Amino acid sequence: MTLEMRVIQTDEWDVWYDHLELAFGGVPESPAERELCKALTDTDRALGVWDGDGCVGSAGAFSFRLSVPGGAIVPAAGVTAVGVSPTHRRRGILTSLMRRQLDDIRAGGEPLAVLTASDPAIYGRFGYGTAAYALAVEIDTTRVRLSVPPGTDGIRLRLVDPRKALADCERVYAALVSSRPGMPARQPGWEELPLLDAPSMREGGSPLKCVVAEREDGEVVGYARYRVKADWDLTGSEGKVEVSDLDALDPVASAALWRYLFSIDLTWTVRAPRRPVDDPVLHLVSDIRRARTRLRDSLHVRLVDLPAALEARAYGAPVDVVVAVEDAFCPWNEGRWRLVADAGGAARCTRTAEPADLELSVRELGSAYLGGITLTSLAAAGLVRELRPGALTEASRAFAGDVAPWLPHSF
Ligand SMILES: CC(=O)SCCNC(=O)CCNC(=O)[C@H](O)C(C)(C)COP(=O)(O)OP(=O)(O)OC[C@H]1O[C@@H](n2cnc3c(N)ncnc32)[C@H](O)[C@@H]1OP(=O)(O)O
Repeated sequence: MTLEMRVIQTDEWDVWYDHLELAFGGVPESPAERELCKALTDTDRALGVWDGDGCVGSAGAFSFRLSVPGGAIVPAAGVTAVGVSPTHRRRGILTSLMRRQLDDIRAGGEPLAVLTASDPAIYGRFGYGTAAYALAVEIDTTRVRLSVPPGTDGIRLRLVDPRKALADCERVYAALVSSRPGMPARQPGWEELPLLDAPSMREGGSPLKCVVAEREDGEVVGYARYRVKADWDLTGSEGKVEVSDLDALDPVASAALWRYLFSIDLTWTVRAPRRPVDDPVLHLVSDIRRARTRLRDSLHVRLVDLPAALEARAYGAPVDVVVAVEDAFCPWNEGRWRLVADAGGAARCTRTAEPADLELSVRELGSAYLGGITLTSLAAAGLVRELRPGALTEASRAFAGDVAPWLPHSF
């Protein structure tokens, strides 16, 4: 078997994408989803593995710009479209794709690679660590009451066509990006993603709806996109509200939007599958037990250029530590690095021969990078070793952030 790996030609996209769909089980996407994927694919970064004229392996990357702690927006390869044909699995094709891709990302100068995993067990071996979780909440709105902060009544809500409201919603999104690590700044074309509304995506729900929250002067300060699923039985309606997006610039807009979603007639449940783990709604509900929550991994981060990545973010407390890093897959990151930073100030990360204060793998640095997973908790799991007393607390406080990292959409 002779396999060839190369960047695809533009006219090979359909064959490449057909292969990817097959690797995911062969259920075709809606024409609208496929068209958007095609428009967003950067073919210069789309790798295909060919067996004769058949595509048997794929991996791609989006050129993201991602927010990191401190508010900087950092270039990051958004790894996507990874698939190996069922006929060619477990022969090292994924490994060779990851090898080529990380070498390309390094050569292109992006300090980070990020992804969402179909299966969280796949990417740790390539140096990715889970850096952000998503919270799925399902709230019984017949039993749970929402207490809202003063001023919520001053917010006006308007139901608008999602496309017509797009420019206002995008302004809100853009204003939030640097305040929450893990959010990709919107790249051209990506604003279409949250508007996708193929009937196959509705699962029996209504077309996508959009409600915007306005201040008295008419400025849009928040929005929610959602579907209503009617569900009638002998007792009446047990409808559900499925929230796909909710973004707000202040507490009253956020509360007003949640209150609206809680009170839609003929619905009993609000479900939001992808919320930040520190979503304010968790503090507003009267009964957290009936706001059932489930945590899942969301954004996985890989430091490709370790010193550039560590210098790109800010730190919440002063730090001066030497970390001994293990990185078998990207050996240019291996070794001892000294990280020095003041709280909120510029950081310096340089190679050093000084003795190490902490020992960890690049995966754990990826996990801690966005500030949501502490080095202390990783050490408690035996994944970070403290070699100088006090170094763990010092580094953990510096890496930790006030705002939970969050990826608002899949890719
Ligand atoms: C960012 C994204 O796009 S996520 C989407 C990933 N794609 C999918 O899930 C689609 C369905 N699955 C597939 O296409 C393939 O099975 C892949 C891509 C997950 C793996 O491809 P393969 O070519 O079989 O992987 P490869 O042979 O290089 O295996 C590398 C290692 O990963 C392990 N591995 C592969 N798949 C998995 C998995 N799903 N879970 C855990 N370990 C895995 C292998 O056992 C192997 O381990 P080893 O080095 O200790 O022997």
